[in-house]
Amino acid sequence: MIEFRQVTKRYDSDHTALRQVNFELGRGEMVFLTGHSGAGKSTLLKLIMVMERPTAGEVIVGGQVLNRLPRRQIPYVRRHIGVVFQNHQLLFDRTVFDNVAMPLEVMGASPRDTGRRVRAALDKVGLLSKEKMNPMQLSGGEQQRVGIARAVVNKPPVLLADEPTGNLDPELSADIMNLFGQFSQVGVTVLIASHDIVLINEMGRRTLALDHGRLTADGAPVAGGISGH
Ligand SMILES: Nc1ncnc2c1ncn2[C@@H]1O[C@H](COP(=O)(O)OP(=O)(O)OP(=O)(O)O)[C@@H](O)[C@H]1O
Repeated sequence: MIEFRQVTKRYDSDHTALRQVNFELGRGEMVFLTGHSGAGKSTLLKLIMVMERPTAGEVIVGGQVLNRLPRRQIPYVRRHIGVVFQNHQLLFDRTVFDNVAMPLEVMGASPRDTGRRVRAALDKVGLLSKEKMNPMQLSGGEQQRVGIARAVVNKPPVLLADEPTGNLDPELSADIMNLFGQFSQVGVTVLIASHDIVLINEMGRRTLALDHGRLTADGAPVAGGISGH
């Protein structure tokens, strides 16, 4: 579903964010992406979202080589990618329902379709009873779940998350991870960038580790590091 072939991203002569990165993620896989601050995690996610283009190599999502994608087609690719951020970027002047409906609004979905899909997404994250509330009235963990409902409302085959549990305590973080696990079980490819080594070890999933832009490990976490294939 996602493939990087010898991908290098250089912002300028002093900043090479990724160096010859290779990996492939299958349909329904849930994978972590880890590494020190500045290792290149956000850059890797931005290449998948076509917010940045590689300097060399190929980024392939859903069989499509993104390097050659004309600019006008970028919105269509983005519709297939749900994104969850640490600070969830909710609008506090809209209800929970309206926040989750935003991607559908952009796509021009009918009100009936929107209602059905927003409620299905809120149901999945356990917030159906709070659709009329303002996100400000919700806890941090609930706000993050609204962000996840918004990311999955149009059923994207790929879900990306950048430090999705950065502000949450361990218990809530585990809840959010279990939610991601449920999406992967129904075929969504989930890639989660995180610093949280304790949580990553607990999950025991495949983990890609970046170090100064190089992919230094790819495998399940083991004591003291991440194993190879
Ligand atoms: N727009 C940009 N212009 C120039 N350099 C950049 C740009 N964005 C990122 N970089 C550089 O690329 C490298 C990787 O940054 P990136 O944000 O991908 O790392 P990260 O692993 O996500 O870090 P963090 O965990 O702190 O968010 C860093 O050296 C950073 O300074």
